[in-house]
Amino acid sequence: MFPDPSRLNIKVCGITQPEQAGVLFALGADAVGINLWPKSKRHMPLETAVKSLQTVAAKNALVAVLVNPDDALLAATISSGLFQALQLHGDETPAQVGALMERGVNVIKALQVRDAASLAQIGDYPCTAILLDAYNPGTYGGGGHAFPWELAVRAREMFPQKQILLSGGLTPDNVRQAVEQTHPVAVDVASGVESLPGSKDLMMVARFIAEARGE
Ligand SMILES: O=C(O)c1ccccc1N[C@@H]1O[C@H](COP(=O)(O)O)[C@@H](O)[C@H]1O
Repeated sequence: MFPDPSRLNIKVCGITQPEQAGVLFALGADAVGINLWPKSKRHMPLETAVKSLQTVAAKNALVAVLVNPDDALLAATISSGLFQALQLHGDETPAQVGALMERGVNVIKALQVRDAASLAQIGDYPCTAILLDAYNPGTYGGGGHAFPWELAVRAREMFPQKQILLSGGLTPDNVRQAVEQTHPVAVDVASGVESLPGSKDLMMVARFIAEARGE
């Protein structure tokens, strides 16, 4: 998914205005997430993405964010050819993820981290990468909550061969500390760089990227 895992990659997630995608890449994002889950405040219908993001997708990495997608949405998302990976935030099983991987689909499996015991499930998923998010019962993501980052450090120690993305409550103010402490392959941010849900504040995005990279 990330061609150079030795460098910090930055994913900005959940735009509702398609024209922001190109701007985010110009600002230095490595991937942009398109939230296809209809109940998200950051939902962009697949049809909109297909109509408006072909040119951007030809040169940049778009990631489809999904929560327990039904077969029709999953098939349409994959066959759109727009996305380099699916980021799954629901109750998808290791077997479902494995079946997608066998078809050559890159999967970033999101897991909510409640405590050290939550980390064991990382080993169950045959996926391209694991995204660690905060535990927030009854929600699937995008809540702006951080989890104790020492658990992300522990996850890397337990699964050194896994690509681990850090997310959950990251902002321009805390991302440097998060990167220095956890050394993830990538950081992912949704609410921490927004003026309104789905509308990225480009000044905040620029600052987030500079802070994340220590510039
Ligand atoms: O952003 C959403 O609305 C969302 C909904 C359902 C699943 C995932 C979602 N976003 C992802 O959640 C994490 C954390 O977001 P935040 O930075 O704490 O706001 C991130 O990976 C988003 O991609």
